[in-house]
Amino acid sequence: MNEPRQESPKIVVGAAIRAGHRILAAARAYPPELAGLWEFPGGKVEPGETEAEALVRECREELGVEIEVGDRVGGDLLTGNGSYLLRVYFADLAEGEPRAEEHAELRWLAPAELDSVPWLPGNRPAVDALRELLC
Ligand SMILES: Nc1nc2c([nH]c(=O)n2[C@H]2C[C@H](O)[C@@H](COP(=O)(O)OP(=O)(O)OP(=O)(O)O)O2)c(=O)[nH]1
Repeated sequence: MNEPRQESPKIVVGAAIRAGHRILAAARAYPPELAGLWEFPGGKVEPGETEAEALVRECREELGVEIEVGDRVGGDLLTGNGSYLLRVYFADLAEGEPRAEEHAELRWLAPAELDSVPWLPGNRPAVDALRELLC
């Protein structure tokens, strides 16, 4: 009898883009069950791509900017019912001003404002780690 195959979680990377003390947060526009919840710009790492390359590609596609990827923020986070392993990295803008090409809204949040938006549930520990690092 065949055992059901246990898929390992896909790696999703998120960019905590900083400008001074503020961090860029983005409201999802889709899918409907995630729309209106806030996240770090980013997405799934494609085969053959490093995590930094995926972040650069996603920020180009989603925000129209070039970034430089920095240090990790917090640890690995299982999210999406165990389907994804979220890894968040600091990033700095290298070129361009972020535009919401795929998101419903973008907002620069000061450390004291990090709780002012409803984050995707799996992002909570990353947001807490971010607050510690920024304060
Ligand atoms: N980008 C991003 N995704 C996140 C975060 N937190 C979190 O749980 N996720 C989840 C939401 C999605 O179910 C999953 C994949 O993210 P995504 O939909 O942005 O990935 P993608 O751009 O590669 O996807 P696609 O629509 O092109 O297929 O990761 C986060 O901070 N940023």
